Amino acid sequence: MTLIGLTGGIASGKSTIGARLGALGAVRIDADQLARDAVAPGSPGLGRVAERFGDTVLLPDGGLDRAALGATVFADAAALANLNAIVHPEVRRLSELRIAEARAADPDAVIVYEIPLLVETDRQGEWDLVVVADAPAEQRIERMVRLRGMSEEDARRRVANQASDAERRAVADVIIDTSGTQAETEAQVDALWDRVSRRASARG
Ligand SMILES: CC(C)(COP(=O)(O)OP(=O)(O)OC[C@H]1O[C@@H](n2cnc3c(N)ncnc32)[C@H](O)[C@@H]1O)[C@@H](O)C(=O)NCCC(=O)NCCS
Ligand SMILES: Nc1ncnc2c1ncn2[C@@H]1O[C@H](COP(=O)(O)OP(=O)(O)OP(=O)(O)O)[C@@H](O)[C@H]1O
Repeated sequence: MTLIGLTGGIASGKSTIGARLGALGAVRIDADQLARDAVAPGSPGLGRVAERFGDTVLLPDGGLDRAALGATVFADAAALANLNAIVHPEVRRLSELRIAEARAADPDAVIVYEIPLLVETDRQGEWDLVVVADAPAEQRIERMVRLRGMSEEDARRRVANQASDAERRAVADVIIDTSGTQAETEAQVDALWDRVSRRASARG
């Protein structure tokens, strides 16, 4: 098994890289999705979130109002720390489970775990390879505003609540420069895949 930890700031291109690696044959696991699973309707996690933040973060159908919770936590560091303390242990548990399942299904699998908060949650030591999607914060803010319809203020808040580009680069084994065209990003991913496949066949 080859275990890749794929990180990057918000809107840096992690999903684009993960999708390409998936098309080339990697098994994808996504921390953002696991964080959604951790607060699924009826889950203990969602109960704890409602206890801490009140019913205003719930939708009429009982699901999580992500926009309301996001507006609260990205403007208040203590609230964000409270949310992280509820969600992150479950994300860790689920990620370990999914990685073990993927390994059991195929001992030679290349697994790519997309984890926005690799540095922030101190998980840099757990991977065969740490890959960092890297584009300047200003460009990422512009993408969030233009492509996701976020206000500039919201985009800046999200960036401010994450590690810096320099902190992520410092833990990288491989940096994918995502500031150019999609084709340029994909060419770098294809080169990474060649390197990972060679490593796997040299071992096996
Ligand atoms: C606050 C929530 C409800 C907002 O939901 P929303 O649908 O708007 O955003 P989504 O979950 O799709 O996240 C988008 C991006 O925001 C950034 N982000 C999300 N959570 C955090 C966080 N706790 N700290 C810093 N950045 C974060 C990441 O870059 C992520 O890729 C949600 O982000 C959440 O529950 N966050 C806490 C769990 C978490 O840390 N998730 C990140 C991966 S473990
Ligand atoms: N060269 C590039 N490489 C990757 N993505 C790019 C590039 N140019 C533009 N984009 C766009 O930037 C956006 C961010 O990409 P993506 O969704 O892959 O980021 P992400 O890091 O997964 O985001 P999040 O942290 O919100 O989950 C996408 O809309 C993508 O199409």
